[in-house]
Amino acid sequence: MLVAVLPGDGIGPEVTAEAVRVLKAICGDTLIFEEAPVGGAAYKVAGHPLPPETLDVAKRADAILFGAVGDPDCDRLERALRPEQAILGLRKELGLFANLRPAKLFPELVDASALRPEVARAIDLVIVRELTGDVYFGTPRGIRITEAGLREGYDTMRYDEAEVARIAKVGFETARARRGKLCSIDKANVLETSQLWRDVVIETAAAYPDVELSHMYVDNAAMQLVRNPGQFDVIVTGNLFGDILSDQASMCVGSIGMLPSASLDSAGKGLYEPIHGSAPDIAGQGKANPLATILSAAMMLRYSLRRPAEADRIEAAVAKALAAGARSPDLGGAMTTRGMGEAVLTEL
Ligand SMILES: NC(=O)C1=CN([C@@H]2O[C@H](COP(=O)(O)OP(=O)(O)OC[C@H]3O[C@@H](n4cnc5c(N)ncnc54)[C@H](O)[C@@H]3O)[C@@H](O)[C@H]2O)C=CC1
Ligand SMILES: CC(C)CC(=O)C(=O)O
Ligand SMILES: [Mg+2]
Repeated sequence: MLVAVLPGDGIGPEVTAEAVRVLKAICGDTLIFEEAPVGGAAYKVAGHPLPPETLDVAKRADAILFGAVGDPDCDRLERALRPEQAILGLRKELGLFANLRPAKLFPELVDASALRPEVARAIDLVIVRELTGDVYFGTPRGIRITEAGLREGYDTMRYDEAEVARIAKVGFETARARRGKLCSIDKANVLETSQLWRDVVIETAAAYPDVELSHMYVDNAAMQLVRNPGQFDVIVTGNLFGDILSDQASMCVGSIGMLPSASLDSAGKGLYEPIHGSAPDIAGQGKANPLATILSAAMMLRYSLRRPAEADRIEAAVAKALAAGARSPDLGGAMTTRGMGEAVLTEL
């Protein structure tokens, strides 16, 4: 099977290198890897953050391992050429509308969590984030001059009912396979998109009488994630709210360097990436925690490559490495990115 490896910018290449080592160790010659530039790295060699050759590899592959994009050198480029457009473009082009972001505390990391131990220990949730709609993709958008001569920035938040229904189904199915609780997060007290979102989620619930559905406004949800995250089983939410809440959830389980993700289309093809970005502040220093990317590789084995036993083995090896004391700086230790990868390989 073919795995496209798109390392990207900043710490992306450092963390994907460790995940590829783990995949090679566990799958041997059964996986073929094809690497391609993306983001600022692609802009610098090909003049575009998502060159046609890179998109082609991604389309041909059975699964995609993605690092991160974002390069301060490219910050002043026009929007279409910015590195971040590459990941948005991949998600849209490949129809990767369902983003699963599991947050579960490894018991060994209870001290790294931003929460009190008894609160942190209860965390075992999945955020199901819609990934190809909302204000990240809505048009019109831009910066224009108003009649008063002022610059005005504007974006469009929009969802149609089909987009909401298909992600709601993923939320219900995910909840059904877990503890049977789904919390839909919106801002229906203010936003029309959220009012439609809530209506469609309620309509979708009719097919899932076994799932307990609740609704929460996003501001309250941000607070509840810190106060009592153990109340959540599965969260379903839009693109913007899911982006923000998942970074928050990561600190509840110890670090942004711990949260993996799967971005899936309707047929099970997926792109797998840590939830973090390119972290320019630590890039090139061997300080990045690769576990989120290694755990994303495990999700790839589970969801796209249909090798759940190997996925379990990687997750068990991560737990054992943490139990043996592997800690990168974000987890309060001094181990390098390579050292963390080695620690997982040792346990494998
Ligand atoms: N999917 C993607 O490719 C994403 C790209 N970005 C881009 O990344 C760039 C940097 O964005 P930021 O807002 O700084 O977010 P970020 O997630 O890159 O970094 C936020 C903070 O977390 C730390 N951090 C992130 N990953 C870490 C890891 N694996 N180990 C240890 N520490 C880690 C960083 O050092 C930084 O202090 C921007 O250009 C942004 O647009 C941001 C999020 C996702
Ligand atoms: C470039 C961003 C839209 C990506 C991001 O922050 C995310 O998907 O978590
Ligand atoms: Mg994000």
